[in-house]
Amino acid sequence: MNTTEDEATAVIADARTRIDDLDARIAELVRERITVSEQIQRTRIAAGGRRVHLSRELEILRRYREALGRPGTQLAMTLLELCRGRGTSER
Ligand SMILES: O=C(O)C(=O)C[C@]1(C(=O)O)C=C[C@@H](O)C=C1
Repeated sequence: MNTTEDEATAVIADARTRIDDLDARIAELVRERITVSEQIQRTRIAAGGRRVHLSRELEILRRYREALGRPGTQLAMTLLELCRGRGTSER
């Protein structure tokens, strides 16, 4: 049996509601990640270290690539950029 146009409209509207909810939760998780990451960076800098920890970033990039394939690397790079925030040039 073919899906009628009305049924398709209802399925799509329902799925879009779920996507909007997922996107809101993802954004909230990203904000939480930024807060935790800033705490680590502040602590390291206060102890005389650098904001950026390259080997840790490579570990994160690898983990995202393993979980999501090649685009996962891009996603991880964007996340790390967001988390390094305003202090990217501050080493
Ligand atoms: O894990 C750390 O040491 C962090 O500082 C956190 C974090 C991250 O957001 O994941 C941020 C900056 C570093 O370059 C590496 C990783």
